[in-house]
Amino acid sequence: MIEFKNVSHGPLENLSFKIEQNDRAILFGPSGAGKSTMLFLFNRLKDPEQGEIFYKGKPIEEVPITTLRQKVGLLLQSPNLFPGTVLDNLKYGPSLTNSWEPGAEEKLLEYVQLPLDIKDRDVDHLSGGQQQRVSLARTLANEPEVLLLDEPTSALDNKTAEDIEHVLKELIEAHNLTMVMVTHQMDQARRLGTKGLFMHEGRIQETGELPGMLDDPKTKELKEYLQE
Ligand SMILES: Nc1ncnc2c1ncn2[C@@H]1O[C@H](COP(=O)(O)OP(=O)(O)OP(=O)(O)O)[C@@H](O)[C@H]1O
Repeated sequence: MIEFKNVSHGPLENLSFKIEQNDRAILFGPSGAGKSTMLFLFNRLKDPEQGEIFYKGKPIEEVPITTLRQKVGLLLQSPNLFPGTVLDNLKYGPSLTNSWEPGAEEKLLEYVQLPLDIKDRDVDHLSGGQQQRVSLARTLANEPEVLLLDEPTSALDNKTAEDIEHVLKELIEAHNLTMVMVTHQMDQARRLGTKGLFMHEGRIQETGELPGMLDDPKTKELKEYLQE
């Protein structure tokens, strides 16, 4: 589905790997390893300095950027909503391609387990957990094929993080989404991931199935990381 061929950018050195359809890939590794940089290459928030990225077999830069950002949705650590109501935020992406269907908010809010009457509330007046759910619903409004998640629960308290993780898991399973998630929490990686990419100093040091690779690490670097 997405292929990196000899990609370098900033801290990343010569990365080559594939994310297949329905993979639930977890990018993990020490701080500064290049995980966020790598995630941002998937939807062209960054472009390779060297090498090539393919989306469904096509050079990624040939996919119109609006289409790419709809099909490859991104959810960040902290909600980044626009000023306005929940509904304004949900409509934003689809409106760019005239694909918003009136009433679509009902399903979207249901997906993220928020009550429908929240749609007219100002997003500034919502709790952090509610805002993160709205951010997720806004990403889903674009009907993404791939979901990029950059530590989506790390800014939330334990209970809220657990709820959002549960919502994510259900959505990914129900919609057969392909997922690429950065997380520092190995228990979360075990619960959500099927494939692990362990990053170390800008390289993919080790890959494998999850949770297996966490129980049987091969490289010294991964062993050390898991002991920290
Ligand atoms: N284009 C660039 N050129 C040089 N350095 C860069 C470039 N882009 C990012 N970096 C640096 O590379 C390092 C890794 O960044 P990145 O945020 O991708 O790591 P990370 O693994 O996500 O870390 P964390 O877990 O702390 O979020 C950072 O120190 C960043 O400043």
